[in-house]
Amino acid sequence: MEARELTLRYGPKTAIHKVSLAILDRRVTALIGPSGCGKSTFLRSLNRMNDLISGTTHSGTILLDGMDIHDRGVDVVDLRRRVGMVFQKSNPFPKSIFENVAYGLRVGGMKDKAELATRVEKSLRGAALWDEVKDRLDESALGLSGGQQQRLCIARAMAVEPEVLLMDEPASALDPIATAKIEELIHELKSTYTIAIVTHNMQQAARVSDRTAFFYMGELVECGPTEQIFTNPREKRTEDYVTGKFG
Ligand SMILES: Nc1ncnc2c1ncn2[C@@H]1O[C@H](COP(=O)(O)OP(=O)(O)OP(=O)(O)O)[C@@H](O)[C@H]1O
Repeated sequence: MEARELTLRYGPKTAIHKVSLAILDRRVTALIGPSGCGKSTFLRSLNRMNDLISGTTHSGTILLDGMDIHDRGVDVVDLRRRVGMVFQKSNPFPKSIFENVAYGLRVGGMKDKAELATRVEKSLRGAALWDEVKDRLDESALGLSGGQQQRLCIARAMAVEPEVLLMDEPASALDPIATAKIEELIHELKSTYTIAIVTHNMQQAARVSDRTAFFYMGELVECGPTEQIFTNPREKRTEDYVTGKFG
């Protein structure tokens, strides 16, 4: 995916300004920067979640496999299937574990029970949750721990086989053990998916990502290989941020 000169406004307020950033295929790109700098806005633009907020306008282009995602012919439901999202707070549906993962498949028209079961198992395995839930698939998802619920949401996002996964601070509400599991999972998922992750936690960005993009006051200051951004950034503002001089 690639954003070119993307500007997004909420009413009169510019949240991001002329951001050009490529989210490379089968890599993890971390979006970092102080609160309010536009990380989530940028992330949500990639599958047009900002369309749901009234008064939002944009200029610039976002390409997915060369297609402009704002083209008239683009079906937003299909776009969101191709570009899935996991939020900060896990948001399982008040349904069984199985039905949470099967949901998108059913909406997409899949009816065959065996096929559904296979895809649910594959997604739960992919999200490193299968062993913990395989004997309780019919129980409510709301009975899972916070970390399990977040992995369930990742399984639900994966079930429809997206190409890109957007994660908005997916571990910020979790304890260190559950966070480590999510980070391990991200590491495994990147062989199959293109991932963009917003995180406030710089150690986490350094651990999980291949590339890091530093945002500041709505602008992309710089983006590069994670190691370079953390050890040898080009811009003074990046250095000040990653060394903790401001937050
Ligand atoms: N729905 C909205 N309506 C109006 N302004 C908004 C809305 N969402 C975000 N903003 C504003 O846009 C700017 C960018 O916000 P955004 O949430 O993208 O930043 P962020 O870097 O993700 O922040 P945080 O790290 O605190 O989540 C901020 O000034 C914010 O107040």
